[in-house]
Amino acid sequence: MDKRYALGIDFGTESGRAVLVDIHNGEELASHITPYPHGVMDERLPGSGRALGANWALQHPEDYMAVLRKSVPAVMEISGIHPARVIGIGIDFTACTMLPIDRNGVPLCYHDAFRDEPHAYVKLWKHHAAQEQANRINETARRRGEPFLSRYGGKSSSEWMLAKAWQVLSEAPHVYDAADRFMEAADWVVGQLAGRPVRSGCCAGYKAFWSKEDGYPGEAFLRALDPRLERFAIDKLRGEVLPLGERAGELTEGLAAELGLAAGTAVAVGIIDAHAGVAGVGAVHSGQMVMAMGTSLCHMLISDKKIYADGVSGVVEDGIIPGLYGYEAGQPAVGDIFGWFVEHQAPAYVTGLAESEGIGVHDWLERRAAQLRPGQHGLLALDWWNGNRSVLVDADLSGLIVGLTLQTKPEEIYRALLEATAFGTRKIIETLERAGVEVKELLACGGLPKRNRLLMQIYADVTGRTIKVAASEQTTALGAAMFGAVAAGPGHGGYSDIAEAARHMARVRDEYFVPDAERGEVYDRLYRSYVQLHDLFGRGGCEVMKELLAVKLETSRRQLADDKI
Ligand SMILES: Nc1ncnc2c1ncn2[C@@H]1O[C@H](COP(=O)(O)OP(=O)(O)O)[C@@H](O)[C@H]1O
Ligand SMILES: O=C(CO)[C@H](O)[C@H](O)COP(=O)(O)O
Repeated sequence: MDKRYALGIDFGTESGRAVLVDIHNGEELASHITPYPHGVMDERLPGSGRALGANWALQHPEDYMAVLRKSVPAVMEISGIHPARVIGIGIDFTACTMLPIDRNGVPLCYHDAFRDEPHAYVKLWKHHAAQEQANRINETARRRGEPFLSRYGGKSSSEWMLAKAWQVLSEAPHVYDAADRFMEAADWVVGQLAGRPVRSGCCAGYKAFWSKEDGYPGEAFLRALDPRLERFAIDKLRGEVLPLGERAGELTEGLAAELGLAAGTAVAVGIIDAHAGVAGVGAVHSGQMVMAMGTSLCHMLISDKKIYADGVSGVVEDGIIPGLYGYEAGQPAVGDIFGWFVEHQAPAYVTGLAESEGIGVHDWLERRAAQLRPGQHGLLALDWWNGNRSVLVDADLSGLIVGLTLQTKPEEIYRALLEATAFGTRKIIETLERAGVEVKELLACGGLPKRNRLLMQIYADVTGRTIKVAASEQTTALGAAMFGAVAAGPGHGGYSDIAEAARHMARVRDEYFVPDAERGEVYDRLYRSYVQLHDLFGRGGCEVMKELLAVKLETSRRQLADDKI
Protein backbone atom coordinates (compact mmCIF):
# COMPACT_ATOMS: atom_id res chain seq x y z
CA MET A 1 0.00 0.00 0.00
CA ASP A 2 1.23 3.51 -0.79
CA LYS A 3 2.35 5.48 2.23
CA ARG A 4 0.28 8.54 3.16
CA TYR A 5 1.27 11.53 5.26
CA ALA A 6 -0.42 14.46 6.98
CA LEU A 7 0.97 17.82 7.91
CA GLY A 8 0.30 19.37 11.33
CA ILE A 9 1.12 23.04 11.85
CA ASP A 10 1.18 24.31 15.42
CA PHE A 11 0.98 28.08 15.95
CA GLY A 12 2.20 28.71 19.53
CA THR A 13 2.81 31.88 21.52
CA GLU A 14 6.38 32.53 20.39
CA SER A 15 6.77 30.40 17.27
CA GLY A 16 5.10 28.09 14.79
CA ARG A 17 6.18 24.58 13.86
CA ALA A 18 5.32 22.23 11.04
CA VAL A 19 5.49 18.46 11.50
CA LEU A 20 5.09 15.85 8.77
CA VAL A 21 3.54 12.65 10.11
CA ASP A 22 3.12 9.13 8.73
CA ILE A 23 -0.60 8.51 9.15
CA HIS A 24 -0.17 4.73 9.45
CA ASN A 25 1.82 4.81 12.70
CA GLY A 26 2.15 8.44 13.84
CA GLU A 27 5.89 8.51 13.10
CA GLU A 28 7.16 12.08 12.77
CA LEU A 29 9.32 12.30 9.66
CA ALA A 30 10.40 15.91 9.86
CA SER A 31 9.71 19.02 11.88
CA HIS A 32 10.74 22.64 11.58
CA ILE A 33 10.23 25.66 13.84
CA THR A 34 9.99 29.29 12.76
CA PRO A 35 10.18 31.83 15.58
CA TYR A 36 7.79 34.72 14.98
CA PRO A 37 9.91 37.57 13.60
CA HIS A 38 7.92 40.18 15.60
CA GLY A 39 7.56 37.95 18.68
CA VAL A 40 4.93 38.95 21.23
CA MET A 41 4.47 42.71 21.02
CA ASP A 42 3.63 43.75 24.57
CA GLU A 43 5.45 47.04 24.90
CA ARG A 44 5.62 48.75 21.50
CA LEU A 45 4.31 48.54 17.95
CA PRO A 46 6.82 47.69 15.23
CA GLY A 47 7.86 50.56 12.98
CA SER A 48 6.83 53.67 14.85
CA GLY A 49 7.59 52.14 18.25
CA ARG A 50 4.30 53.45 19.56
CA ALA A 51 3.92 52.44 23.21
CA LEU A 52 1.23 49.94 24.20
CA GLY A 53 -0.76 50.06 27.42
CA ALA A 54 -0.48 47.76 30.44
CA ASN A 55 -1.58 44.15 29.88
CA TRP A 56 -1.46 44.38 26.09
CA ALA A 57 -0.15 41.49 23.98
CA LEU A 58 -0.23 41.72 20.18
CA GLN A 59 1.06 39.67 17.27
CA HIS A 60 1.67 40.37 13.60
CA PRO A 61 -0.23 38.22 11.04
CA GLU A 62 2.78 38.35 8.72
CA ASP A 63 4.51 36.06 11.21
CA TYR A 64 1.96 33.29 10.64
CA MET A 65 2.58 33.43 6.90
CA ALA A 66 6.33 33.34 7.61
CA VAL A 67 5.79 30.04 9.46
CA LEU A 68 3.96 28.59 6.45
CA ARG A 69 6.51 29.87 3.97
CA LYS A 70 9.56 28.66 5.91
CA SER A 71 8.55 25.63 7.92
CA VAL A 72 6.34 23.83 5.38
CA PRO A 73 8.91 23.78 2.53
CA ALA A 74 11.55 22.86 5.13
CA VAL A 75 9.73 19.70 6.28
CA MET A 76 9.02 18.72 2.70
CA GLU A 77 12.69 19.09 1.87
CA ILE A 78 13.95 17.29 4.99
CA SER A 79 11.59 14.35 4.48
CA GLY A 80 11.92 14.11 0.70
CA ILE A 81 8.26 13.02 0.54
CA HIS A 82 6.41 13.60 -2.74
CA PRO A 83 3.74 16.31 -2.24
CA ALA A 84 1.02 14.07 -3.67
CA ARG A 85 1.46 11.72 -0.70
CA VAL A 86 0.52 14.47 1.77
CA ILE A 87 -3.23 13.98 1.99
CA GLY A 88 -4.24 16.50 4.62
CA ILE A 89 -3.19 19.60 6.53
CA GLY A 90 -4.39 20.43 10.03
CA ILE A 91 -3.55 23.55 11.97
CA ASP A 92 -3.80 24.32 15.65
CA PHE A 93 -3.51 27.77 17.16
CA THR A 94 -3.50 29.66 20.43
CA ALA A 95 -6.94 31.12 21.10
CA CYS A 96 -8.67 33.48 21.45
CA THR A 97 -6.08 35.12 19.24
CA MET A 98 -8.14 37.43 17.07
CA LEU A 99 -7.77 40.05 14.38
CA PRO A 100 -9.86 42.52 12.39
CA ILE A 101 -9.87 41.98 8.62
CA ASP A 102 -11.28 43.89 5.64
CA ARG A 103 -13.82 42.48 3.19
CA ASN A 104 -11.05 40.80 1.16
CA GLY A 105 -9.73 39.00 4.21
CA VAL A 106 -6.72 41.34 4.50
CA PRO A 107 -5.73 42.17 8.11
CA LEU A 108 -6.41 45.84 8.87
CA CYS A 109 -2.87 46.30 10.18
CA TYR A 110 -1.58 45.72 6.60
CA HIS A 111 -3.27 48.96 5.49
CA ASP A 112 -1.15 52.11 5.63
CA ALA A 113 -3.97 53.92 7.38
CA PHE A 114 -3.87 51.46 10.28
CA ARG A 115 -0.18 50.54 10.50
CA ASP A 116 0.28 52.70 13.56
CA GLU A 117 -2.99 51.68 15.22
CA PRO A 118 -2.54 49.05 17.96
CA HIS A 119 -6.16 47.89 17.70
CA ALA A 120 -5.65 46.89 14.05
CA TYR A 121 -3.16 44.14 15.01
CA VAL A 122 -3.76 40.60 16.27
CA LYS A 123 -4.76 40.49 19.93
CA LEU A 124 -2.97 37.47 21.34
CA TRP A 125 -4.75 35.08 23.73
CA LYS A 126 -2.88 36.63 26.64
CA HIS A 127 -3.87 40.21 25.83
CA HIS A 128 -5.50 41.07 29.17
CA ALA A 129 -6.49 44.70 28.63
CA ALA A 130 -10.20 43.99 28.13
CA GLN A 131 -10.99 43.06 31.73
CA GLU A 132 -13.34 46.03 32.09
CA GLN A 133 -15.37 44.75 29.12
CA ALA A 134 -15.32 41.18 30.47
CA ASN A 135 -16.65 42.40 33.82
CA ARG A 136 -19.51 44.21 32.10
CA ILE A 137 -20.29 41.15 29.93
CA ASN A 138 -20.49 39.05 33.09
CA GLU A 139 -22.67 41.53 35.01
CA THR A 140 -25.06 42.05 32.09
CA ALA A 141 -25.36 38.34 31.27
CA ARG A 142 -26.02 37.55 34.94
CA ARG A 143 -28.59 40.33 35.31
CA ARG A 144 -30.44 39.16 32.21
CA GLY A 145 -30.17 35.48 33.13
CA GLU A 146 -28.48 34.69 29.83
CA PRO A 147 -28.34 30.88 29.59
CA PHE A 148 -25.05 30.86 27.65
CA LEU A 149 -23.10 32.04 30.71
CA SER A 150 -23.68 28.76 32.58
CA ARG A 151 -21.81 26.87 29.86
CA TYR A 152 -18.76 28.92 30.87
CA GLY A 153 -18.90 28.34 34.61
CA GLY A 154 -20.89 31.55 35.21
CA LYS A 155 -18.08 33.89 34.16
CA SER A 156 -16.43 34.86 30.90
CA SER A 157 -12.83 35.89 30.43
CA SER A 158 -11.13 39.03 29.17
CA GLU A 159 -9.20 36.73 26.81
CA TRP A 160 -12.29 35.97 24.74
CA MET A 161 -13.65 37.31 21.46
CA LEU A 162 -16.47 39.58 22.64
CA ALA A 163 -14.43 41.35 25.35
CA LYS A 164 -11.56 41.95 22.92
CA ALA A 165 -13.80 43.18 20.09
CA TRP A 166 -15.68 45.46 22.50
CA GLN A 167 -12.36 46.92 23.64
CA VAL A 168 -11.67 47.76 19.98
CA LEU A 169 -15.09 49.40 19.70
CA SER A 170 -14.63 51.36 22.95
CA GLU A 171 -11.11 52.61 22.32
CA ALA A 172 -10.86 52.74 18.50
CA PRO A 173 -14.38 52.87 16.99
CA HIS A 174 -12.91 53.70 13.56
CA VAL A 175 -11.07 50.34 13.58
CA TYR A 176 -14.23 48.53 14.65
CA ASP A 177 -16.19 50.20 11.85
CA ALA A 178 -13.49 49.45 9.28
CA ALA A 179 -13.40 45.77 10.28
CA ASP A 180 -15.52 43.71 7.92
CA ARG A 181 -15.14 40.82 10.38
CA PHE A 182 -13.19 39.71 13.43
CA MET A 183 -11.51 36.33 12.95
CA GLU A 184 -9.75 33.86 15.16
CA ALA A 185 -6.19 33.73 13.80
CA ALA A 186 -6.73 29.94 13.39
CA ASP A 187 -9.64 30.59 11.04
CA TRP A 188 -7.80 33.35 9.20
CA VAL A 189 -4.84 31.04 8.44
CA VAL A 190 -7.16 28.20 7.41
CA GLY A 191 -8.87 30.74 5.13
CA GLN A 192 -5.50 31.65 3.57
CA LEU A 193 -4.74 27.97 2.92
CA ALA A 194 -8.17 26.89 1.72
CA GLY A 195 -9.17 30.11 0.00
CA ARG A 196 -12.45 30.29 1.88
CA PRO A 197 -13.06 31.63 5.36
CA VAL A 198 -14.78 29.15 7.67
CA ARG A 199 -14.97 29.30 11.42
CA SER A 200 -13.98 26.51 13.75
CA GLY A 201 -16.69 25.24 16.10
CA CYS A 202 -13.95 24.56 18.62
CA CYS A 203 -12.69 28.17 18.65
CA ALA A 204 -16.19 29.66 18.43
CA GLY A 205 -17.51 27.31 21.12
CA TYR A 206 -14.81 28.03 23.69
CA LYS A 207 -13.98 31.62 22.89
CA ALA A 208 -17.05 33.30 21.33
CA PHE A 209 -20.02 31.87 23.31
CA TRP A 210 -21.20 29.89 20.25
CA SER A 211 -23.09 26.62 20.62
CA LYS A 212 -24.42 24.09 18.17
CA GLU A 213 -27.99 24.57 19.45
CA ASP A 214 -28.14 28.32 20.06
CA GLY A 215 -25.46 29.90 17.89
CA TYR A 216 -24.01 33.18 19.27
CA PRO A 217 -25.59 35.37 22.00
CA GLY A 218 -28.62 37.26 20.69
CA GLU A 219 -29.01 40.85 19.58
CA ALA A 220 -30.92 41.92 22.71
CA PHE A 221 -28.02 40.89 24.94
CA LEU A 222 -25.45 42.55 22.71
CA ARG A 223 -27.57 45.72 22.55
CA ALA A 224 -27.80 45.74 26.35
CA LEU A 225 -23.98 45.78 26.46
CA ASP A 226 -23.67 48.63 23.98
CA PRO A 227 -26.20 49.59 21.30
CA ARG A 228 -23.34 49.68 18.76
CA LEU A 229 -22.73 45.96 19.39
CA GLU A 230 -26.26 44.89 18.47
CA ARG A 231 -25.29 43.33 15.14
CA PHE A 232 -21.83 42.19 16.29
CA ALA A 233 -22.52 38.46 15.89
CA ILE A 234 -24.51 38.84 12.68
CA ASP A 235 -22.05 41.14 10.93
CA LYS A 236 -18.62 40.84 12.48
CA LEU A 237 -18.67 37.12 13.29
CA ARG A 238 -20.51 36.04 10.18
CA GLY A 239 -19.32 32.92 8.38
CA GLU A 240 -20.04 29.24 8.46
CA VAL A 241 -19.10 27.47 11.73
CA LEU A 242 -17.88 23.93 11.05
CA PRO A 243 -17.24 21.09 13.52
CA LEU A 244 -13.79 19.60 14.13
CA GLY A 245 -12.80 16.88 11.70
CA GLU A 246 -14.57 18.59 8.81
CA ARG A 247 -12.76 19.67 5.71
CA ALA A 248 -12.57 23.48 5.55
CA GLY A 249 -11.54 23.34 1.91
CA GLU A 250 -8.67 22.42 -0.37
CA LEU A 251 -5.25 24.02 -0.62
CA THR A 252 -5.25 26.80 -3.21
CA GLU A 253 -2.99 26.59 -6.26
CA GLY A 254 -1.12 29.75 -5.32
CA LEU A 255 -0.14 28.64 -1.82
CA ALA A 256 0.46 25.05 -2.95
CA ALA A 257 3.15 26.31 -5.33
CA GLU A 258 4.73 28.50 -2.64
CA LEU A 259 4.71 25.80 0.04
CA GLY A 260 5.76 22.88 -2.13
CA LEU A 261 2.52 20.96 -1.60
CA ALA A 262 -0.13 19.68 -4.00
CA ALA A 263 -3.05 21.94 -4.86
CA GLY A 264 -6.33 20.42 -3.65
CA THR A 265 -4.83 18.86 -0.49
CA ALA A 266 -7.55 18.68 2.21
CA VAL A 267 -7.36 21.46 4.82
CA ALA A 268 -9.01 20.69 8.16
CA VAL A 269 -11.05 23.08 10.28
CA GLY A 270 -8.66 24.76 12.76
CA ILE A 271 -8.40 23.65 16.37
CA ILE A 272 -7.21 25.35 19.57
CA ASP A 273 -3.61 24.30 20.25
CA ALA A 274 -4.17 22.73 23.63
CA HIS A 275 -7.17 20.83 22.32
CA ALA A 276 -5.17 19.33 19.48
CA GLY A 277 -2.97 17.73 22.15
CA VAL A 278 -5.94 15.69 23.37
CA ALA A 279 -6.18 13.81 20.09
CA GLY A 280 -2.37 13.73 19.86
CA VAL A 281 -2.12 11.83 23.12
CA GLY A 282 -4.95 9.50 22.10
CA ALA A 283 -7.48 10.65 24.71
CA VAL A 284 -10.74 10.03 22.93
CA HIS A 285 -12.75 8.44 25.80
CA SER A 286 -14.96 9.80 28.55
CA GLY A 287 -13.09 10.50 31.83
CA GLN A 288 -9.69 11.22 30.28
CA MET A 289 -8.13 14.57 31.20
CA VAL A 290 -5.20 15.93 29.23
CA MET A 291 -2.91 18.64 30.57
CA ALA A 292 -1.17 20.60 27.81
CA MET A 293 1.80 21.89 29.77
CA GLY A 294 3.88 24.69 28.31
CA THR A 295 3.87 28.46 28.62
CA SER A 296 0.39 28.02 30.07
CA LEU A 297 -1.45 24.91 31.20
CA CYS A 298 -4.76 23.90 29.65
CA HIS A 299 -6.80 21.10 31.17
CA MET A 300 -9.12 19.34 28.76
CA LEU A 301 -11.56 16.75 30.02
CA ILE A 302 -13.56 14.50 27.71
CA SER A 303 -16.90 13.34 29.03
CA ASP A 304 -20.17 11.82 27.94
CA LYS A 305 -21.85 13.95 30.64
CA LYS A 306 -22.87 17.57 30.31
CA ILE A 307 -22.78 19.51 33.57
CA TYR A 308 -22.09 23.13 34.39
CA ALA A 309 -19.15 23.60 36.75
CA ASP A 310 -18.46 26.98 38.34
CA GLY A 311 -15.33 28.60 37.04
CA VAL A 312 -14.65 26.07 34.28
CA SER A 313 -13.88 27.92 31.06
CA GLY A 314 -16.37 26.01 28.99
CA VAL A 315 -18.24 22.87 28.14
CA VAL A 316 -18.75 22.46 24.41
CA GLU A 317 -20.44 19.57 22.65
CA ASP A 318 -18.05 18.18 20.00
CA GLY A 319 -15.62 20.91 21.14
CA ILE A 320 -12.55 18.67 21.48
CA ILE A 321 -13.53 15.17 20.38
CA PRO A 322 -16.57 14.94 18.10
CA GLY A 323 -19.43 13.05 19.76
CA LEU A 324 -18.42 13.91 23.35
CA TYR A 325 -18.53 16.96 25.63
CA GLY A 326 -15.23 18.75 26.04
CA TYR A 327 -14.46 20.71 29.22
CA GLU A 328 -11.67 23.25 29.26
CA ALA A 329 -10.05 24.81 32.28
CA GLY A 330 -6.61 26.28 32.61
CA GLN A 331 -3.82 28.23 34.22
CA PRO A 332 -2.69 31.14 32.02
CA ALA A 333 0.91 30.97 33.22
CA VAL A 334 2.90 27.88 34.21
CA GLY A 335 6.14 27.55 32.19
CA ASP A 336 6.03 31.34 31.93
CA ILE A 337 6.30 31.64 35.73
CA PHE A 338 9.37 29.39 35.84
CA GLY A 339 10.79 31.28 32.84
CA TRP A 340 10.20 34.59 34.63
CA PHE A 341 12.08 33.32 37.67
CA VAL A 342 15.03 32.13 35.62
CA GLU A 343 15.19 35.31 33.58
CA HIS A 344 14.51 37.97 36.20
CA GLN A 345 15.14 36.48 39.63
CA ALA A 346 17.94 33.91 39.42
CA PRO A 347 21.03 35.61 40.87
CA ALA A 348 24.34 35.78 39.00
CA TYR A 349 25.89 33.08 41.21
CA VAL A 350 23.17 30.63 40.08
CA THR A 351 23.61 31.36 36.37
CA GLY A 352 27.39 31.16 36.88
CA LEU A 353 27.21 27.77 38.63
CA ALA A 354 24.83 26.41 35.99
CA GLU A 355 27.22 27.55 33.28
CA SER A 356 30.24 26.04 34.99
CA GLU A 357 28.35 22.73 35.38
CA GLY A 358 27.41 22.91 31.70
CA ILE A 359 23.64 22.83 32.28
CA GLY A 360 20.78 25.28 31.88
CA VAL A 361 19.52 27.42 34.76
CA HIS A 362 16.19 25.54 34.85
CA ASP A 363 18.07 22.24 35.13
CA TRP A 364 20.34 23.57 37.86
CA LEU A 365 17.39 24.84 39.89
CA GLU A 366 15.47 21.61 39.31
CA ARG A 367 18.39 19.49 40.55
CA ARG A 368 18.76 21.56 43.72
CA ALA A 369 15.02 21.80 44.31
CA ALA A 370 14.69 18.02 43.93
CA GLN A 371 16.92 17.57 47.00
CA LEU A 372 14.31 19.29 49.17
CA ARG A 373 11.39 17.51 50.81
CA PRO A 374 7.86 18.86 50.45
CA GLY A 375 7.34 21.70 52.93
CA GLN A 376 11.04 22.00 53.80
CA HIS A 377 11.40 25.48 52.28
CA GLY A 378 8.55 26.93 54.36
CA LEU A 379 7.07 28.70 51.35
CA LEU A 380 3.67 28.80 49.69
CA ALA A 381 2.82 30.64 46.48
CA LEU A 382 -0.28 31.61 44.51
CA ASP A 383 0.27 30.88 40.83
CA TRP A 384 -1.43 33.96 39.40
CA TRP A 385 1.48 35.65 37.59
CA ASN A 386 -0.81 36.01 34.54
CA GLY A 387 -4.13 36.18 36.41
CA ASN A 388 -6.43 33.27 37.16
CA ARG A 389 -8.33 31.55 34.37
CA SER A 390 -9.96 28.75 36.38
CA VAL A 391 -11.75 28.67 38.75
CA LEU A 392 -11.83 32.36 39.64
CA VAL A 393 -11.73 33.67 36.04
CA ASP A 394 -10.06 36.94 36.93
CA ALA A 395 -7.15 38.31 34.90
CA ASP A 396 -6.63 41.09 37.47
CA LEU A 397 -5.26 38.76 40.12
CA SER A 398 -1.48 38.53 40.54
CA GLY A 399 1.24 36.34 42.05
CA LEU A 400 2.09 35.93 45.72
CA ILE A 401 4.78 34.17 47.77
CA VAL A 402 4.38 33.73 51.53
CA GLY A 403 7.07 32.58 53.95
CA LEU A 404 10.19 34.33 52.58
CA THR A 405 13.02 34.83 55.06
CA LEU A 406 16.64 35.97 54.90
CA GLN A 407 17.59 32.30 54.57
CA THR A 408 15.40 31.61 51.50
CA LYS A 409 17.36 30.22 48.53
CA PRO A 410 16.56 30.55 44.80
CA GLU A 411 15.95 26.80 44.41
CA GLU A 412 13.45 26.97 47.27
CA ILE A 413 11.45 29.68 45.56
CA TYR A 414 11.69 27.74 42.27
CA ARG A 415 10.26 24.65 43.96
CA ALA A 416 7.50 26.69 45.61
CA LEU A 417 6.54 28.01 42.17
CA LEU A 418 6.41 24.49 40.69
CA GLU A 419 4.22 23.43 43.64
CA ALA A 420 1.92 26.46 43.34
CA THR A 421 1.04 25.52 39.77
CA ALA A 422 0.36 21.92 40.89
CA PHE A 423 -1.98 23.20 43.62
CA GLY A 424 -3.76 25.29 40.96
CA THR A 425 -4.26 22.12 38.91
CA ARG A 426 -5.59 20.19 41.93
CA LYS A 427 -8.10 22.98 42.55
CA ILE A 428 -9.36 22.62 38.97
CA ILE A 429 -9.67 18.82 39.16
CA GLU A 430 -11.52 19.04 42.49
CA THR A 431 -13.90 21.67 41.11
CA LEU A 432 -14.80 19.46 38.15
CA GLU A 433 -15.26 16.36 40.28
CA ARG A 434 -17.38 18.19 42.87
CA ALA A 435 -19.61 19.37 40.03
CA GLY A 436 -20.14 15.75 39.01
CA VAL A 437 -17.77 14.95 36.13
CA GLU A 438 -15.31 12.19 36.83
CA VAL A 439 -11.61 12.53 36.06
CA LYS A 440 -10.54 8.90 35.61
CA GLU A 441 -7.16 9.30 33.96
CA LEU A 442 -4.56 12.07 33.81
CA LEU A 443 -2.32 12.47 30.74
CA ALA A 444 0.22 15.17 29.99
CA CYS A 445 1.64 16.64 26.82
CA GLY A 446 3.47 19.83 25.79
CA GLY A 447 7.06 20.88 26.33
CA LEU A 448 7.22 20.77 30.15
CA PRO A 449 6.78 17.02 30.88
CA LYS A 450 9.99 16.28 28.98
CA ARG A 451 11.91 19.19 30.40
CA ASN A 452 11.22 18.95 34.11
CA ARG A 453 10.78 15.58 35.83
CA LEU A 454 10.55 17.16 39.28
CA LEU A 455 7.58 19.20 38.11
CA MET A 456 5.79 16.07 36.91
CA GLN A 457 6.49 14.18 40.15
CA ILE A 458 5.16 17.13 42.16
CA TYR A 459 1.97 17.11 40.04
CA ALA A 460 1.54 13.37 40.73
CA ASP A 461 2.17 13.83 44.49
CA VAL A 462 -0.07 16.90 44.81
CA THR A 463 -2.99 15.44 42.84
CA GLY A 464 -2.53 11.89 44.16
CA ARG A 465 -2.82 10.57 40.60
CA THR A 466 -0.64 8.66 38.17
CA ILE A 467 0.30 10.78 35.16
CA LYS A 468 0.93 9.31 31.71
CA VAL A 469 3.06 11.36 29.35
CA ALA A 470 2.71 11.68 25.58
CA ALA A 471 5.39 9.92 23.56
CA SER A 472 5.50 12.63 20.94
CA GLU A 473 7.62 15.73 21.37
CA GLN A 474 5.07 17.64 19.30
CA THR A 475 1.72 16.40 20.51
CA THR A 476 -0.30 19.42 19.42
CA ALA A 477 1.10 19.35 15.88
CA LEU A 478 0.54 15.58 15.82
CA GLY A 479 -3.09 16.13 16.88
CA ALA A 480 -3.48 18.76 14.15
CA ALA A 481 -2.04 16.32 11.60
CA MET A 482 -4.56 13.71 12.79
CA PHE A 483 -7.38 16.15 12.02
CA GLY A 484 -5.72 16.69 8.63
CA ALA A 485 -5.96 12.92 7.99
CA VAL A 486 -9.63 12.96 9.03
CA ALA A 487 -10.33 15.96 6.77
CA ALA A 488 -8.88 13.96 3.86
CA GLY A 489 -11.27 11.11 4.73
CA PRO A 490 -11.15 7.41 3.77
CA GLY A 491 -11.80 8.27 0.12
CA HIS A 492 -8.32 9.87 -0.05
CA GLY A 493 -6.48 7.37 2.13
CA GLY A 494 -7.31 9.15 5.43
CA TYR A 495 -9.54 8.27 8.36
CA SER A 496 -13.27 8.43 8.94
CA ASP A 497 -13.06 9.96 12.43
CA ILE A 498 -10.60 11.08 15.09
CA ALA A 499 -10.94 7.87 17.16
CA GLU A 500 -9.75 5.86 14.15
CA ALA A 501 -6.91 8.32 13.53
CA ALA A 502 -5.91 8.07 17.23
CA ARG A 503 -5.77 4.26 17.08
CA HIS A 504 -3.13 4.52 14.37
CA MET A 505 -1.28 7.72 15.15
CA ALA A 506 -1.36 8.57 18.91
CA ARG A 507 1.06 7.20 21.53
CA VAL A 508 1.95 7.64 25.23
CA ARG A 509 5.32 6.82 26.78
CA ASP A 510 5.84 3.59 28.74
CA GLU A 511 6.99 5.59 31.75
CA TYR A 512 4.47 7.00 34.29
CA PHE A 513 4.76 9.41 37.21
CA VAL A 514 3.29 7.63 40.26
CA PRO A 515 2.20 9.52 43.41
CA ASP A 516 4.01 8.91 46.70
CA ALA A 517 1.72 8.64 49.76
CA GLU A 518 4.13 10.19 52.28
CA ARG A 519 4.87 13.25 50.14
CA GLY A 520 1.16 13.42 49.33
CA GLU A 521 0.27 13.80 53.03
CA VAL A 522 2.47 16.88 53.39
CA TYR A 523 1.04 18.28 50.20
CA ASP A 524 -2.53 17.69 51.46
CA ARG A 525 -1.68 19.94 54.39
CA LEU A 526 -0.02 22.61 52.24
CA TYR A 527 -2.92 22.46 49.79
CA ARG A 528 -5.35 23.37 52.60
CA SER A 529 -3.28 26.53 53.19
CA TYR A 530 -3.17 27.17 49.42
CA VAL A 531 -6.99 27.06 49.33
CA GLN A 532 -7.12 29.54 52.25
CA LEU A 533 -4.89 32.00 50.38
CA HIS A 534 -6.76 31.31 47.12
CA ASP A 535 -10.12 32.17 48.66
CA LEU A 536 -8.82 35.15 50.64
CA PHE A 537 -7.17 36.89 47.69
CA GLY A 538 -9.39 35.50 44.96
CA ARG A 539 -12.87 35.78 46.40
CA GLY A 540 -12.90 39.31 47.76
CA GLY A 541 -11.54 38.81 51.31
CA CYS A 542 -8.48 40.94 50.58
CA GLU A 543 -8.50 43.48 47.75
CA VAL A 544 -4.80 44.38 47.81
CA MET A 545 -4.07 42.82 44.38
CA LYS A 546 -6.87 44.86 42.78
CA GLU A 547 -5.77 48.06 44.48
CA LEU A 548 -2.16 47.61 43.33
CA LEU A 549 -3.36 47.05 39.76
CA ALA A 550 -5.61 50.14 39.87
CA VAL A 551 -2.68 52.31 40.95
CA LYS A 552 -0.47 50.75 38.26
CA LEU A 553 -3.03 51.36 35.50
CA GLU A 554 -3.62 54.97 36.53
CA THR A 555 0.10 55.62 36.57
CA SER A 556 0.61 53.95 33.21
CA ARG A 557 -2.25 56.02 31.67
CA ARG A 558 -0.65 59.18 33.00
CA GLN A 559 2.71 58.10 31.59
CA LEU A 560 1.17 57.39 28.15
CA ALA A 561 -0.53 60.80 28.17
CA ASP A 562 2.76 62.51 29.15
CA ASP A 563 4.62 60.64 26.38
CA LYS A 564 2.16 61.98 23.80
CA ILE A 565 2.67 65.61 24.86
N1 LIG B 1 13.45 22.95 32.32
C1 LIG B 1 12.36 23.70 32.43
N2 LIG B 1 11.61 23.64 33.54
C2 LIG B 1 10.49 24.37 33.67
N3 LIG B 1 10.05 25.22 32.73
C3 LIG B 1 10.75 25.33 31.60
C4 LIG B 1 11.94 24.58 31.39
N4 LIG B 1 12.44 24.91 30.17
C5 LIG B 1 11.58 25.82 29.64
N5 LIG B 1 10.56 26.08 30.49
C6 LIG B 1 9.39 26.94 30.26
O1 LIG B 1 8.54 26.23 29.35
C7 LIG B 1 7.80 27.14 28.54
C8 LIG B 1 7.83 26.69 27.07
O2 LIG B 1 7.11 25.52 26.94
P1 LIG B 1 6.77 24.91 25.51
O3 LIG B 1 5.84 23.77 25.72
O4 LIG B 1 8.02 24.65 24.77
O5 LIG B 1 6.10 26.16 24.78
P2 LIG B 1 4.65 26.57 24.29
O6 LIG B 1 3.73 26.50 25.45
O7 LIG B 1 4.83 27.98 23.81
O8 LIG B 1 4.32 25.60 23.20
C9 LIG B 1 8.42 28.50 28.73
O9 LIG B 1 7.50 29.26 29.47
C10 LIG B 1 9.70 28.23 29.56
O10 LIG B 1 9.92 29.24 30.50
O1 LIG C 1 -6.26 29.77 25.76
C1 LIG C 1 -5.66 28.96 25.15
C2 LIG C 1 -6.27 27.65 24.91
O2 LIG C 1 -7.62 27.67 25.30
C3 LIG C 1 -4.31 29.29 24.59
O3 LIG C 1 -4.27 28.85 23.29
C4 LIG C 1 -3.23 28.73 25.37
O4 LIG C 1 -3.35 29.03 26.72
C5 LIG C 1 -1.87 29.14 24.81
O5 LIG C 1 -1.03 28.22 25.28
P1 LIG C 1 0.49 27.92 24.94
O6 LIG C 1 1.16 29.19 24.58
O7 LIG C 1 0.97 27.30 26.21
O8 LIG C 1 0.45 26.95 23.80
